[in-house]
Parts: sequence; C-alpha cells; structure tokens
Amino acid sequence: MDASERLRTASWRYWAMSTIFYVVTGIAVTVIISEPTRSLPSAQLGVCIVLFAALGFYISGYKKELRNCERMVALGCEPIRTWPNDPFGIRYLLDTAKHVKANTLLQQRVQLFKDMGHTFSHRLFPETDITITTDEPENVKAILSTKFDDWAIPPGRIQGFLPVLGRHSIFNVNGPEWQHSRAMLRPAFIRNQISDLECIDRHISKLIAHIPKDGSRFDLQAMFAMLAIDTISDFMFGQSTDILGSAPDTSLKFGTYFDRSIEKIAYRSRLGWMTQLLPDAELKEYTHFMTSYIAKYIAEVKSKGSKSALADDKNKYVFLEELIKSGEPDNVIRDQILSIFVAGRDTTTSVLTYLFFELSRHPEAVGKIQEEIQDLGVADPSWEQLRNMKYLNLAVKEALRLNPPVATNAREAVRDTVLPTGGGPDGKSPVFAPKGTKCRYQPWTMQRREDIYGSDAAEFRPERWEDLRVTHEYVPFNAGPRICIGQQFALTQLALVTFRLLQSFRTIERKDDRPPLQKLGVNTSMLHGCWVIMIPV
Ligand code: HEM
Repeated sequence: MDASERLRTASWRYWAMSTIFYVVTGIAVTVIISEPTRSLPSAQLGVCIVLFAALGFYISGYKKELRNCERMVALGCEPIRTWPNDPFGIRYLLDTAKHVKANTLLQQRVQLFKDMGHTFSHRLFPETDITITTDEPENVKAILSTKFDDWAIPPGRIQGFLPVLGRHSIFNVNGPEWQHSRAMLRPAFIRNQISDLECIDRHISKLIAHIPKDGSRFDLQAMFAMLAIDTISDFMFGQSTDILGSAPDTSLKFGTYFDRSIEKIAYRSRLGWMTQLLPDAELKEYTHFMTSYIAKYIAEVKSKGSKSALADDKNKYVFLEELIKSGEPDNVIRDQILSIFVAGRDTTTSVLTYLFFELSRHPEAVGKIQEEIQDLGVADPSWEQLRNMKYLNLAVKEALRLNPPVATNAREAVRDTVLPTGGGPDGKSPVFAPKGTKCRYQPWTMQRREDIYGSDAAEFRPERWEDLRVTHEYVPFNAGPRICIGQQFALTQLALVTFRLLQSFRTIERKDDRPPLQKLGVNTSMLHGCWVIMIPV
C-alpha cells in the first residue's frame, strides 16, 4: 500500500468511526430526552460507559493516524515496513527478552534486518508511540548529524540512568542543558592531558605484573576492567583507585558498587518509565557511597585550593581541578564525574577485551603489530609515534567495528521529522517520523553489513581499512554534535595498552572452548570473559 492509498484508508476509517460515534451518541441523547424518567440498571450503564470510552479512544487513535498520513503524503514520504501481527508490541518485547536472556540479541538483530529490511517499525510494549529500528547509515547520519535538533535522548533512558548519574549528567540532558554540560566538560579534555602517556603507562605496568608468566590461563576481561577504573580515576582525581596495586578498602568498595550499579542501570533503562514503580534500596546505597566517595575528592581540592592538590606530582593535570574551575555547584560536578566513570570504564574494557580476543585467534596480526613495534626502534613511544603506528591503529579500528561497545542506541523525535530512507516497497523512500517516535539505531549490526564491508564483514581483518572510506557506516564513538568527548583519550589508551602488551608478550592464545557470546548491558562485554595464556618475550 503506497502513501496515498494509506491516506485514503485512514481517512475512510476515521470518518466511518466518527459517523458511528455521532449516530450512537445521537440515539442515546434522543432516548434520554424522550424518556427522562427511564433509568438504566447500573450494570448496563457501566457497559455503555466502557463502550463509549473505547470508541472515543479508537477514534482519537484514527484521528492521529489520519493526521500522520496527511503529513506523510505532504512530506513526500512512503509507508515503512511494519513488524507484523503485533498491535501492542507484546510479541516484540517477549522476543527481545528471550534473546537478551540467551545473550543472542545482537546476532538475532542481524537476522531480523535480513528478514525485515534495514529500516522497519514496530510497537514495543508498554510504549504507546511507534519505534523505528534501523541500521541504515543515511538514517544514522540524519539522527546524529544533519537533523540533530529533531532528536533527543529518550525519557526511558533518562529514567533508567537517573538514580545513579543524577539529573545534571551529560547523558541525561537535552537541548540547552546538554550544550551547557558539553561546554563545561570540553576544556577539561585538552590535548596535553590526553597525550599524558605516563599516567596510563603506570597502570599498564601494574597490569603486566599481574599477568601469569608461567603459561597459566587467566581472564583478560577482568584485568582490563581493573586497568580501566584505575586509569580513569587517576585521570579524574590525580589519584588512582589502584585496584591493580594496593587499593584501600574504600576503592575496592567503590569498584564493586560501581559494577553493580552499572548492571542495574542497564536493566532499568530497558524498562524505561516502569522503573519508577521499582524502588531499589541497594541501588540507593551504592549511589550514596559513590557520590560520597567523589564528594570527598571535590571537598579536598576545594579546601586545598592549590594546583594539583590531590596529585603527588604537582605539575600533573587533574581533570577534577579543571572542572571545579567552571564554578559549577558540587552536585553538578559530582554528576559529571560519575558520568565520565561510566562513559570511560566499560567502553574501554569492552574494546580491549574484544581486540585481544581477536588477536588470540589471529597470530598473523600479532606478528604484524610486533614488527611495527620493532621497526619503531624505541621502547617508550611518544604520543605522535603511537598515533602513527599504522597497523596497530587499524587493528584497534577493526575491533571497534566488530564490537562497538555501545552496540545499540536510541533517540526520540522531539518534533515531526523525516528519515531519509526505509519507506516504500523497495525501502528507499523517505520515512515520516511523527513527534514521539523512538528510533533505535544499531551500530553493531550496521558495522557488520556485508553490502558495506564485503562478504568477509564478520571477519577480523584490519587490512580492510587500508583502502576503505566510510562515514556514518562506522560510528563506534557516535557522530555529530554528541560525538564521544573522550574519543582521543580512549584511542590513546587502547593503542598504548596494545603496544605494551605485545612488546612484553610473544604470544596470546585463547583457552576457552565455550562459544564467545557477547552480553549486552550499557556496553557489550564477553559473557564468559576472555580466558587466555600469554607467553612473555
Ligand atoms: C573505546 C572507548 C569509548 C567508546 C567506544 C565510546 C563511545 C561513546 C558513544 C557511542 C557515545 C554517545 C552516547 C550517546 O550519545 O548516546 C559517547 C559519549 C560520551 N563519551 Fe565516550 N566512548 C569511549 C570512551 C570514553 C572515555 C574514555 C570517556 C571519558 C574519559 C568518554 C566520555 C564520553 C562522554 C562525556 C560522552 C557524552 C558526550 C555527549 O553527550 O555530548 N568516552 N561515547
């Protein structure tokens, strides 16, 4: 059915239902006026009221549909393919829940796009507005860049993140509030800090010290998680949680509570507004502890007031000090600091784990990076040297392609808007997205599309990037105004960890027979960890 036929049907349905409504109302009014003394038994009256309410509800739905069809035709859009036989989105919800439970959701989405095309619509219980799901680069470009102002972070995600990140978090705000947050954080991500390799290196040395040298098997994912929290806390406060070193009890507790909170917010953001019905005393306790932990650092910097009050090295750049200079109140600073922990910890862990999982299966790639390290001829690379290591950076890029840690993401239309593609029988016409439409876009499946990356799209092959040019087909850090603000810091960390580990270890071998399933939380992780043995040089 094309757009004009859809409009005709919507118009016919609306007028037919309205006519029935008015005729029934007219008859009821006539009966009441002509027999004012007659009263209906209360059961019959109740049934009449329910029928009236249901009819009214349907008519308002048809009116909305008619209006949307008129807008669709006026804007030159065509109808979008719809997930069938699921008017309330209960089947879609159950299907999603089944695959989340089995940790097969990402693979299932690849199949779903094959069956439904790269853009389709569906309901998702209990949401009343429609959801569009897409892995089409043109649509991703519209949402993130060219029509940025038409799309916002959906309330469901905000509700889910709120109890931990707070209402000032850069992840929980839209419009001018978001611009304010971004402007506040941007100056703290200055180049000389992100290129401060010494800070990152200190924690990598501790990681290397922890790796068994006798060929025993260990879980790299768990190690990378400790490395990431130690590094990000050092970057934030000038003092590390030091979980890989001699962490005090409060740091260990912070690490544990942090992990548990992230799991809970992943679950809560899936439930959206329903989380308001679920008070969670444990989450309250975790958040209380974490915010006090951060508040202690804020108070310390403020009371000492001197440059690098927290760091041993007085010349060291400390992110928190830069943030305090913004003059924002403590609760705003605290929300942003916790957000950066969330933004930077599990994403980095996820990419490192996936990269080393692939390296453990691709000794030829390990060999090429090691050759590059040898050719460089220096033991301690500078930031520029690291960034110029071609194959090493291509391997990181390829890991980010196959495993973007933010595997799926969502926005909500804040006004009527158009997605460039996905409508009509061939799925190539523009699609109308009325205000309130959710759009779920999927970097994980998009970055594995065979029509973009070739028939070996599912393979780890860093060489593909030597002559491949893409834009919104590759968005592990997002794109447009809301692109990841920590991208350069993350890339530096990823490159340096890879450099150091392949400089210190000759081989990495996977030691796990279980299928390598990816678990979907706020970020992806490997369900069973990444069990390997590493042999020193
Ligand atoms: C490989 C590692 C990383 C990946 C793949 C990654 C990915 C992303 C993505 C996809 C977003 C967009 C989220 C959205 O708008 O829905 C984002 C935002 C953000 N990231 Fe990262 N990130 C990484 C590391 C980091 C690090 C290390 C930091 C900080 C030290 C950081 C700080 C942020 C912040 C503050 C935002 C919010 C930006 C905004 O809304 O304007 N990220 N990141």
